[in-house]
Amino acid sequence: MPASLPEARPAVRVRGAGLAFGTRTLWSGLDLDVEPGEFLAVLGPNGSGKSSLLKALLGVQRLSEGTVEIAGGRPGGANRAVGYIPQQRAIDDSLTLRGSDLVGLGLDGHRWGTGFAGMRARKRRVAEVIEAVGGTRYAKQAVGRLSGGEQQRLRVAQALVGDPSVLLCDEPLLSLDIAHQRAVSELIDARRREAGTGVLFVTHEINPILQFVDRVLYLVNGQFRIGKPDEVMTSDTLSELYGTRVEVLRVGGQIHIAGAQSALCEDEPHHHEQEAVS
Ligand SMILES: Nc1ncnc2c1ncn2[C@@H]1O[C@H](COP(=O)(O)OP(=O)(O)OP(=O)(O)O)[C@@H](O)[C@H]1O
Repeated sequence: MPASLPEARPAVRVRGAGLAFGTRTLWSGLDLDVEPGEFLAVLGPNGSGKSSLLKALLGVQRLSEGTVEIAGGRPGGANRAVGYIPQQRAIDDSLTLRGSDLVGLGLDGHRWGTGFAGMRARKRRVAEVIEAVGGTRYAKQAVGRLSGGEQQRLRVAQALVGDPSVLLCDEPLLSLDIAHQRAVSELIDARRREAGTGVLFVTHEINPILQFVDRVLYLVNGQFRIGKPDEVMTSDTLSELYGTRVEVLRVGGQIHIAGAQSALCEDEPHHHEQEAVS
């Protein structure tokens, strides 16, 4: 974490939070502070409620119990202090929107003012952040024609352009090759180091970001553990969470988990027919 933090308030504060759909509880009793500049990995099997946690922080998913605070306020609304990288969906290749326009969509209109000066300032900011993600070469091209990795860099730029104090990332490395995985995670790491942005990073795979992670929130079957990777990613802790013997192996600086998949009846389909109860 950076030595001098821009503010003392946590980037994210979660108190007694729970989320249930019908009789199924995804998680409950969740207390969590993410500090400015902290990098928190949110891990867990399919359907454990990782994306739903981000949605609760965005204010698009109502909690069943408890409260969340993000960037010093309530979630939702036009809170531009929050950057969001949604789960990657392929952009239709007929989309003719230019990369720079996609990034510009992340800007808060009134903060930059109207008129020519405002427009110039917006353009400068967009160009600056595109440069920071290494996207200048293709920013004028139609987004639909860009590669998955190029599109993902622009999505990161879109999330950063509003200068967020919290960054919510939902599987941002999905379907990227190793070089792009590294590039995108380094961009996110640089942001939190340079600007003190708190990062919540949902992922299935900790290894590509292991070197950046301060703490882990691991969700399984309504249970969770929070702690440093060395505390949470152990055979004993994960066996307890999964309710069966799971072996965590450390090989060449990477973490491999054996047995976790077979411990879960993961053939259940994901249902969306019920709304949150509150
Ligand atoms: N609005 C809703 N109504 C009912 N069930 C829902 C709703 N939203 C999510 N769910 C269910 O809650 C569970 C958790 O979903 P969520 O997307 O948060 O999981 P996840 O951990 O991000 O999973 P994955 O790793 O597969 O992306 C899933 O079983 C999903 O079907």
